[in-house]
Amino acid sequence: NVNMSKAYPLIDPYSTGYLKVSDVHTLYYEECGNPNGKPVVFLHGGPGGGISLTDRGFFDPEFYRIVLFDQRGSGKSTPSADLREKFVFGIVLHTTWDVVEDIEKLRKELNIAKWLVFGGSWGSCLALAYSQKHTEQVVGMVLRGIFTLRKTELDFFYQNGASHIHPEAFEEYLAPVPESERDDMVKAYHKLLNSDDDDVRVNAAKAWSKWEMATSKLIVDPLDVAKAAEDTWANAFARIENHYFVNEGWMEQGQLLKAENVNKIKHLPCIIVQGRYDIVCPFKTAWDLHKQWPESNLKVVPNAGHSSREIATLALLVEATDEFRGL
Ligand SMILES: CNCC(=O)c1nnc(C(C)(C)C)o1
Repeated sequence: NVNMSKAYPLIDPYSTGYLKVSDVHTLYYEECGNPNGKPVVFLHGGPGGGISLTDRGFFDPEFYRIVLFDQRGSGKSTPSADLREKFVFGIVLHTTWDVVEDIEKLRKELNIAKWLVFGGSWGSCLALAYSQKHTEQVVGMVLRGIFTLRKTELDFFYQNGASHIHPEAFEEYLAPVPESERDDMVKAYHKLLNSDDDDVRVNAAKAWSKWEMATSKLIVDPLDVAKAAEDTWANAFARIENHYFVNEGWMEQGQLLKAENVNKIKHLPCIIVQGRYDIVCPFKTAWDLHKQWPESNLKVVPNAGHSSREIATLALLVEATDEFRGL
C-alpha cells in the first residue's frame, strides 16, 4: 500500500542488460525514461537490497535517462549473495571499492560521461564514496537517509539504540543469537549468516532483514516486514549487509565525512533529504555531513523515518530531482 502519489509513473525500461564486472559477478541493469535525456544513476540501499519497480518513480521520465542496477550479489545480479571478488586460491571478498568501480564500468558501458547520482541509506554511502573518487563524472547528488558505516551508526541500529524504540522487534532479532554472543550482534550474525547449515543461515537472514524492515518507517508497514520473509531477497540483503558492516565498509572511521574528502565534492549541487525520526540511519550523520558541507541543501522531513517511500520523503525526493533538471 505504498502511496506513490507524488511519484512519476512506474514506466517500463526501454533497455535492460547484464554486464560482467569481475571473475565472479555479472550486474543486471535497466534504462528507463528518455534515451537522449540527462543521465542519472540510482544507487540502492542495503547493501544487498536490490532495485525495486518503485525506484523508477523518483525521476521525470521525459527528462532523465534513468539508469538503475542491482549491485553485485543483489536482486537479479548473479551469483546471488556471493561475497567473493574472484576465484583464486584462498578467498578474496568484494569490498565497497569494488562496487565503486562497478559503477564506473557501467557508466563506460553505457557511454555516459557524467551523471546525477541518487542514493539513499547505503546508497548514500556508496554515492559519497563514488563521488569522492570519481568527482569528474558527477554533476550533482540527491542523498537520503545518510549512512557512512561508522561504528557509532552500526552500534545504534544493530546493538543498542533503535532497540529502545522497537523492543519487541528487537527481541525477535536477538532470538537466533546465543545469549553469550549478544554483546556483539554484528559479529554473532556473521557466524550465523555464513553457516554451512542452510536452515541456520536462512533463519538468521530473515531475522536480520525483518529487524530492518520493521523499523524503516515511522509507522511500521506490514508489506515491508513481509518482504523480509522472502528467502532469496533476505539471504542477499542480510549476507551482503553483514559482510560490509563486519568490515566497517573498508573505510577509516568517518572517512567520507572528513574535510579533506568532502572538500573534493563540495562544489557539486547536493540535496539531502533526511527523516527526523530515522532510527536506521539517525539524523546525526546527515547533520555531521551538512556541517562539513554547509553548501548542501539539507531538507529535514519532520514526520518520517528512514524509508524513501514515506509520503513526505518521497515528495521531497521527487522535488529534488525535478529541481536538478536544471543542472
Ligand atoms: C543499514 N541499511 C540501510 C539501507 O541501506 C537500507 N535500508 N532499507 C533498504 C532497502 C530499501 C534496500 C530495503 O536499504
